[in-house]
Amino acid sequence: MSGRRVVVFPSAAELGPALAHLIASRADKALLDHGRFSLGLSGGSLVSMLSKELPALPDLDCSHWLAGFCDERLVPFDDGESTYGLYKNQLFSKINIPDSGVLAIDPSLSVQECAEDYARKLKEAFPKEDIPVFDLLLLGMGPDGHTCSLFPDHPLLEETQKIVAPIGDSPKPPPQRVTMTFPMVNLARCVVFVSTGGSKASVLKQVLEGGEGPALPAARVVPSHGELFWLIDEPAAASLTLQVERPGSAAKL
Ligand SMILES: O=C1O[C@H](COP(=O)(O)O)[C@@H](O)[C@H](O)[C@H]1O
Repeated sequence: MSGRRVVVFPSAAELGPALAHLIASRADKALLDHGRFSLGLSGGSLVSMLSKELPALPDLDCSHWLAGFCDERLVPFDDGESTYGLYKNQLFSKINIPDSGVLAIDPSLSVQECAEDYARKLKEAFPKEDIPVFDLLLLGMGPDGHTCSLFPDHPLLEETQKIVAPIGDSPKPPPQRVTMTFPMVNLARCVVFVSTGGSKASVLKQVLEGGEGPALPAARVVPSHGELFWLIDEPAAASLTLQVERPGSAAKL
């Protein structure tokens, strides 16, 4: 790992543009290095932030982007819980990413088949790698410390073989989901957590500064060779005592 950076912004309004610039800079680098930028998206609060900030970037060219999903809920695309459905309506419709550049699940399958099918699509999209190495994964964290659909104390935390796993008993609805596993997440070239709001303050302290008991899922994201960023706002950072960066709104990360 190249070192974790915890970067605190006054509010989500200042964090959003810095996140968009970080994505654009990693995209430029990936396009120069290997002609494609692979981006893993998460759901929840990230959807509206990205849908506002990415289309606002001047000259954003997504024609060579590949977007996948760090996790997805097994519901039809027109269900309000579908992460793909939300991004399709709010983001993909505003940027020039080709349809072939979006790797979505097949929600008509059983959860087991859906995970296998999505893993196959990912492997086909990364034919040179045993385990797909994404240029950038964007992750959120729930108030229980979950990330992707990897929940505290769940057996999936110990998965070592599958790159994508089904989950049929998600404690957060909807219960059926598919999720990237740690072996794949921790191979990414860059992982960025985005966490905002006072409701995340106490779990953020536990994840970033440690606590009693087993490490929470978000704390187990430790890229083996890649960068790790935590982009948070002041309310989420309220309980932290560790050293953080406070770069201001024009930050380039
Ligand atoms: O259920 C989910 O929750 C997490 C966290 O969402 P947030 O709204 O608290 O940011 C999200 O990262 C994940 O993709 C989603 O399925």
